[in-house]
Amino acid sequence: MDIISVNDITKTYRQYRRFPGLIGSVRSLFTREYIEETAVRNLSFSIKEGEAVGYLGPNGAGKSTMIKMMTGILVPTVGELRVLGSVPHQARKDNSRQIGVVFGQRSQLWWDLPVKDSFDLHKYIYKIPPITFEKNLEFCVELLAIKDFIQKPVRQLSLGQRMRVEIAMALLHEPKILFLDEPTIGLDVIAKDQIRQFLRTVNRDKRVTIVLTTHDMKDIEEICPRMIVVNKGSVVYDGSVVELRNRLGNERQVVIDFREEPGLIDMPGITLLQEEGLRRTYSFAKSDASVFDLVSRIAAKYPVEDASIESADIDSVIRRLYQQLAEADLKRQIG
Ligand SMILES: Nc1ncnc2c1ncn2[C@@H]1O[C@H](COP(=O)(O)OP(=O)(O)OP(=O)(O)O)[C@@H](O)[C@H]1O
Repeated sequence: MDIISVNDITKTYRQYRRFPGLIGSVRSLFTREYIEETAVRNLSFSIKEGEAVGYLGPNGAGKSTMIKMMTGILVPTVGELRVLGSVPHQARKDNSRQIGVVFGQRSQLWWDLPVKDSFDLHKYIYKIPPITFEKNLEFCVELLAIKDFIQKPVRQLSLGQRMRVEIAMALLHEPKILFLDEPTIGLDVIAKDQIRQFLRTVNRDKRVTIVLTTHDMKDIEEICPRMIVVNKGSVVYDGSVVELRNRLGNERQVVIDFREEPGLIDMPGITLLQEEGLRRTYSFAKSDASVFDLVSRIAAKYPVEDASIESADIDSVIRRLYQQLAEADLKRQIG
């Protein structure tokens, strides 16, 4: 069953045009000119109950705008959007009981209150039955290791601790869908891991549908079997990380340790990525040359000590996708 269905949605922001300078400010008051910006353009996709979907795209691609529409904060300009069978902005109150929202850059907690008081207020506002509340609280406190700071005021928490609390709070009322906008932004590796593991458990064991935006491909690899990539408000990829890697990841990296300084290596089809002492990392397209052929050609001409071959990591796959999109844009503008 589709729990979210987005059908040809467009969102245009309309702003007053501001003229520069002091005279411009006065002019802005009397001349009401609008500038329109389309953040989401004819977008369609659907998400089934129990899925975990990563929603990504370059800066300004319209991700936050889409999350805000799905959570009922913003109203689409055109198109049909349904979340749990209702139109989100019309059923905001009912929907809010069935969805959980975490914005990495904005807190939903009571800054001066101890964490536990924020949880209790949430219980009161959402009218969570005591047994449900206690059960969910125990689950989150245990798996997110919140116990040590549950009596501390929120403002004293580290970013990693605060994010764990934000996620716990978003789940206390047992939502069917959890929306997360950049949940791991600014966190260290351990905190990121903890959150990723927890979200995987919540999705797998509690069957909570997850939609998350991120710039960190590891989040996608570890939490979301499916990813939707948007660019300039439109879907440019919808599928699995594995499929995308197969589509774009025909690039390999070869790391070569030289016995002595090799100088400039002139070999068609390879690109120098990194230089670190006597170690060089090159990329090459798998289709252009066989790995062994390439390494043996280099070893025949240069003093090679050791060599290893790696698949392109998912970050470089995404970088290539974004590069292709930027190049296609440029061509469109020129043509
Ligand atoms: N309230 C607003 N008023 C006017 N324009 C806006 C508003 N919010 C967003 N935009 C514009 O809409 C476009 C999409 O913004 P949005 O924040 O949805 O992108 P994003 O994909 O979440 O970006 P990022 O990865 O940088 O967070 C941007 O060009 C942005 O400037």
